[in-house]
Amino acid sequence: MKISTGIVLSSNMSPHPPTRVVLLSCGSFNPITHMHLRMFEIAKDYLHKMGNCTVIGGIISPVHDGYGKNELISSTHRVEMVKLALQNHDWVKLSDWECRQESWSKTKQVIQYHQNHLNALFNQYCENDQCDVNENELKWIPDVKSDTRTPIKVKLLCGADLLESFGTPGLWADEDLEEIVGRQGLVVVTRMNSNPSEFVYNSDLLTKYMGNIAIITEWITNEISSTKIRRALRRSESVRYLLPDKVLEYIYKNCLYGSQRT
Ligand SMILES: Nc1ncnc2c1ncn2[C@@H]1O[C@H](COP(=O)(O)OP(=O)(O)OP(=O)(O)O)[C@@H](O)[C@H]1O
Ligand SMILES: NC(=O)c1ccc[n+]([C@@H]2O[C@H](COP(=O)(O)O)[C@@H](O)[C@H]2O)c1
Ligand SMILES: [Zn+2]
Repeated sequence: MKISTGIVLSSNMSPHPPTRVVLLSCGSFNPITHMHLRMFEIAKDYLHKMGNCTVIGGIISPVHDGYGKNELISSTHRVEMVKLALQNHDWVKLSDWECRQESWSKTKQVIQYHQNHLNALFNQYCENDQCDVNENELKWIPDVKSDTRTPIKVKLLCGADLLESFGTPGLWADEDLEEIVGRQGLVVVTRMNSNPSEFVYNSDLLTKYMGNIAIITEWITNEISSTKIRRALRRSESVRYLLPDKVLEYIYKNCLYGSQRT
């Protein structure tokens, strides 16, 4: 039996509105570099070209000091540097929520917090006829006024090395990965010496959810890394043009990473 729904779809129409996505980048940002900022641009372009979601904003969430990674400087400085880097950014904002917690939070919790928080803000915004003070909390989202009712999905934006850390024994719980990859979704940018497609192929769990993993080849390759920037600073070598000038100014002013003005 053929049931007619009465809905006529042309070849480029979808029955669902595009998913509204906020990209969340979690990491040390020790310090933030131009590549951290580039990742958002690369990911947004790619996802829009794929056509099934709209990236409405991005969030950078520096990790809590309790993460205890080697050479990790205080979150007070790391947060301040992200703030400076995003000063004039039109769609990505800093979240210091992670740093303000009592201890390190698992990434699953960080994603969940931001998704719940954003959806709650949008709900209030709709209920209050879109003119409430909450507008202030949402004003970093450029298109805040359009389509405020489709729920927001927070996807984890990362480099291929973070994806590959999923294979480090004991570092990520399978149930967390089920949640992060299976329910939320992952956006991975390629990085030198990594092969994210092969990594996904080798993992049963990731293969199960490969429809939720966007792997984006960055053709304009560069290997800026915070490690290399810290190393150069220690050696009094120039790191200009690898990170925002204001961030570099802050590093010199506070003599971070053993730096001396070059
Ligand atoms: N050059 C790059 N290409 C692709 N992804 C990157 C690049 N630099 C950083 N990332 C990604 O940005 C996120 C935050 O990274 P992180 O703060 O660890 O930067 P990093 O440069 O890798 O620093 P470190 O050298 O201290 O580990 C991670 O998902 C990481 O994979
Ligand atoms: N189980 C987990 O949720 C888990 C494990 C390891 C790292 N992480 C996160 O991944 C990011 C890794 O950052 P780095 O690449 O700077 O080490 C951090 O935000 C950290 O909190 C999460
Ligand atoms: Zn790293």
